[in-house]
Amino acid sequence: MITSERLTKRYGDKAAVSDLSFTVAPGKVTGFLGPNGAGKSTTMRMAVGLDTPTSGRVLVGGRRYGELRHPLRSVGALLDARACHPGRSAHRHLLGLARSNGIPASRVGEVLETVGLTEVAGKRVGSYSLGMGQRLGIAVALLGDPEVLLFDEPVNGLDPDGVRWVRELMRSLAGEGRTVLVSSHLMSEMQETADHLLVIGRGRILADAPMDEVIAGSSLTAARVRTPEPEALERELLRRGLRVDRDGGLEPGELVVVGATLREIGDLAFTHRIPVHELSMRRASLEQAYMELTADSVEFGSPALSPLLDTPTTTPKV
Ligand SMILES: Nc1ncnc2c1ncn2[C@@H]1O[C@H](COP(=O)(O)OP(=O)(O)OP(=O)(O)O)[C@@H](O)[C@H]1O
Repeated sequence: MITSERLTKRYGDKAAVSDLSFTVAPGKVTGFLGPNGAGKSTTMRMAVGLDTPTSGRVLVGGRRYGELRHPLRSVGALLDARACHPGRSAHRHLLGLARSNGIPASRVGEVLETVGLTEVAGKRVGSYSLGMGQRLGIAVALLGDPEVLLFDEPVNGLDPDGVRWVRELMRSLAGEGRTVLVSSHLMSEMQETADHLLVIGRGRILADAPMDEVIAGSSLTAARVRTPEPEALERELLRRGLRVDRDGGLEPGELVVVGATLREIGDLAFTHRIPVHELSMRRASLEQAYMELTADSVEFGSPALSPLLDTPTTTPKV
């Protein structure tokens, strides 16, 4: 379990993290999302003692990182995959960490096997590709067989096979009852991986809820109903305080209802003897829900593309 209590970090007059309180529960993958500069890495760095909070605290398994006798055996973290001497081999790097943390040397071979680096374990880390470096960073996190794992953008630089491997690894670590906190900007990947989401923007919490709840909260998640009596159904839905949409490309007799489950709509129609010919849910994607949530918190927004980019000025050569 990770517990953050009113965690705050200021750099000069800039608040990187402001009064963050949350709990990351074991047995689940918790996705840590937020725009660039939102404070995700700073929060993770404070959890593993690489940064000191200005105020508040963050506990791992009920303790501050500095109080842990063998930190790697309690919490493993992939924060910066390049934080490793380039002239050293992966095997030597892991062995050094194992020795200084009271971890048996036999564990080095195990984690190298888990991350698929056994064959290149004797090579200089400086010669590793981006993806191999990520795998080594994950091996370091797993080395102490810890209960709590933090991964800052673990799929960075991985090929599709590697991305799928990371997804399965996160899910199996959570399945073993561990606490897994993982940050990523890849929303479609996160939608496949995480059970719970912690979304922050400008150092503050925007959402702390199960994945399904975050998606259900999007205005783009809505039920579609087809009925021969749309007026009657609309009247009853509005009476319940639900949002009903009847325009915008809908066919006659079609309604879109926001904020209600299919069961509520079906039961309501049944109670009022309104026939329903079709009832289905249109779920927003995590990306759509995320964009709505963070719309006011994006610090480094992307400008609209210049018209030059979509109007070719030269004829492409064939
Ligand atoms: N050492 C530092 N000195 C000064 N400012 C810092 C430092 N580290 C982080 N910041 C600032 O704190 C804010 C939060 O940064 P952080 O790296 O935690 O965000 P993030 O959510 O991890 O972003 P990204 O998705 O881009 O990795 C940013 O405005 C950043 O510039």
